[in-house]
Amino acid sequence: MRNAELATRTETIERPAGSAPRALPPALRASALSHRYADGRPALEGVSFDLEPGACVAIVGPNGAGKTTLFLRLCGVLNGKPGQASVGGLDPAVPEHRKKLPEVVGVVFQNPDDQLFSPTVAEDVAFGPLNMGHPPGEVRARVADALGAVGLSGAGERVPFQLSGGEKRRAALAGVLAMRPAVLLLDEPSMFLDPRSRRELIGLVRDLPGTKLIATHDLDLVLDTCPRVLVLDAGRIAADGPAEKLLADPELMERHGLEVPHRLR
Ligand SMILES: Nc1ncnc2c1ncn2[C@@H]1O[C@H](COP(=O)(O)OP(=O)(O)OP(=O)(O)O)[C@@H](O)[C@H]1O
Repeated sequence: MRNAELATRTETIERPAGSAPRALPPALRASALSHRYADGRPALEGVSFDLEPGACVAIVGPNGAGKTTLFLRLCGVLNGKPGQASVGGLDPAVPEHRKKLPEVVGVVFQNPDDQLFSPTVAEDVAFGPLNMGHPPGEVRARVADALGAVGLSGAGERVPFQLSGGEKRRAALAGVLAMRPAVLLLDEPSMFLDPRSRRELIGLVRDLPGTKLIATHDLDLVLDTCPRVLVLDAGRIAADGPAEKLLADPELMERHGLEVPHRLR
């Protein structure tokens, strides 16, 4: 990864000498986001939170809490009202903004089969940067960087659907990293990973610049990567605070179908 380039996307606002520091605008804002599916089922109910530029925040909760729905709203796949979102200064509900969103927000969904569709891994990873209009040399550099970052340097010529579950997840992540988005949304990034790959993922997430929102049931991953955690249950934010504090609260965990991780017991 070219960290310096990514970092510039979230850099601080320049201010005139002598003026007071200005608060940075959030990299991501959800304001009273609600969502109902066509069958009337409420999946999000008034979800509001801000992520500061560079923050790494986890979103945890039981199955069906609304984590994936939230991601789909934030990246503009699901449209609708009420509520508003802003990601890297773009509103996913506005068609012109939605077109630019893939350059700003990278989403790695739970199922990598939803994201891998090219004949080879390298072509798949190249798809985003090519679509962004980068010249071939830049695309090749980005593909090599992204495959290296996820530990798949030698797999560029492999056929994506022949990869193992864990390799597919890493290939899908590489495709997103190659676009060097300022905001990353990772849905269950450690699912299917063996212990070594999981440790490598933790290192990668820690090293990645930009703003990260990670939906996961892996509370140890949260402790290793995210200082702040949002607890989502039945489409509502039930708690928002320091991971070490919230995940150590047995009543809170029990109430939302979670368990205090062993290392906090
Ligand atoms: N396409 C859909 N149509 C109708 N209801 C849906 C649809 N997708 C999700 N839901 C419902 O919306 C609610 C939130 O689902 P969502 O997938 O966002 O939860 P989640 O927190 O990601 O769950 P998990 O941890 O199991 O992946 C659930 O009740 C789910 O059944």
